[in-house]
Amino acid sequence: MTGVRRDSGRRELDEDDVRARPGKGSRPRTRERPEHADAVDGVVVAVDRGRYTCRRTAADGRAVHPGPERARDERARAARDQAGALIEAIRGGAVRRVPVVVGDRVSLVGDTSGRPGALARIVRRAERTSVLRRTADDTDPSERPIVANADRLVIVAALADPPPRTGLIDRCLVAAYDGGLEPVLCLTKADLADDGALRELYRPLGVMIVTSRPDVDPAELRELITGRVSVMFGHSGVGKSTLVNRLVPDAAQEIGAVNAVTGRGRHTSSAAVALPVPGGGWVVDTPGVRSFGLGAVSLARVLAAFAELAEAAADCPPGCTHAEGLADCGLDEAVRDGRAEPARLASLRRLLAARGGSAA
Ligand SMILES: Nc1nc2c(ncn2[C@@H]2O[C@H](COP(=O)(O)OP(=O)(O)OP(=O)(O)O)[C@@H](O)[C@H]2O)c(=O)[nH]1
Ligand SMILES: [Zn+2]
Repeated sequence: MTGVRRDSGRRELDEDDVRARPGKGSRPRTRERPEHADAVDGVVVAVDRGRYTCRRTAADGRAVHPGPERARDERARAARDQAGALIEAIRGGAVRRVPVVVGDRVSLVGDTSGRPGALARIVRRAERTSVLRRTADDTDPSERPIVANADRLVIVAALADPPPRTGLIDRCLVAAYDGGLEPVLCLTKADLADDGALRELYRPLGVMIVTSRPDVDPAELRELITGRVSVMFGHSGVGKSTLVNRLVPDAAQEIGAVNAVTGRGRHTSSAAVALPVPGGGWVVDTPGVRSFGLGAVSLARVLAAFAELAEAAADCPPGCTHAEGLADCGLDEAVRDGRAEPARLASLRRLLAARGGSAA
């Protein structure tokens, strides 16, 4: 499944998670690990076969955008080497068995120069605020984390060519609600088809909806992702890469730089890559998918995204699945006496159905 697990206490992180000191700094306590006092902070921007490409971050953890001038200006390049340099690393020491994915904040030691051939070691992974996961399919027991520390899931769907698949959108929404990630629905190719029907379908959920088309600047989406960590997710061919290139004007160079570090050319199509957003934050481009495997998604967490219905569920008999046609489901009662909109209940039920069977 994909779930974004918030570190709010309402959901446990995977048991491998390092229990680290919370807070903005990601350096180990010098007292505990004096040998790593000189570690530098970074964010994992790409992962490939045990190699982690990290981008050095400023001391406060902020992404440092290298800027388009980096190749021309020696001073800018020097500044980038300080903060913003790409560092190739392997997991070492205490984190050898700790899962590390794109978006993880790490501490690096060893050769952190970022020079060609240099290899650093990750000695610490900061506590995660969220983990976006999915499985290959619904029966796949192994949840694969894809991105850590993201706060928005941008569900990219084309209005035409390929036609929108509401089943996939619904499943992405379930994953977002399940983990506490804020979903944004981005409808692309608005030059080809009208967005009215989809807006109507998703309006009851209160989800943020933006559209994009080639002749209009994606200003609204840019605003939504600036200063945050956003994951772009969608079916192949919906226009994700086109959108990323407009949001991160030097995305192609960035991906090229990442590939140059890893010495491989597969990142664009086969794995997630985190790109620094010019105005701050990160956007994680993910490969196009056909489906979205959901594992054990919690009914309660999806329900929690519908505040008034979650409240009404207090009147349900224990173990109620809230399915349509049950005699004593409190959600129907809430709609009957005007405490909830019928369209909201219908939307919730559609999502619960999209999520599959289990009532856990
Ligand atoms: N008409 C129209 N075409 C678009 C728009 N956005 C993207 N396209 C076209 O749609 C095709 C697919 O776009 P991509 O950006 O490669 O799609 P993607 O989602 O990144 O696809 P994957 O890399 O397979 O995941 C390209 O031919 C784009 O030129 C749009 O807003 N309108
Ligand atoms: Zn019920």
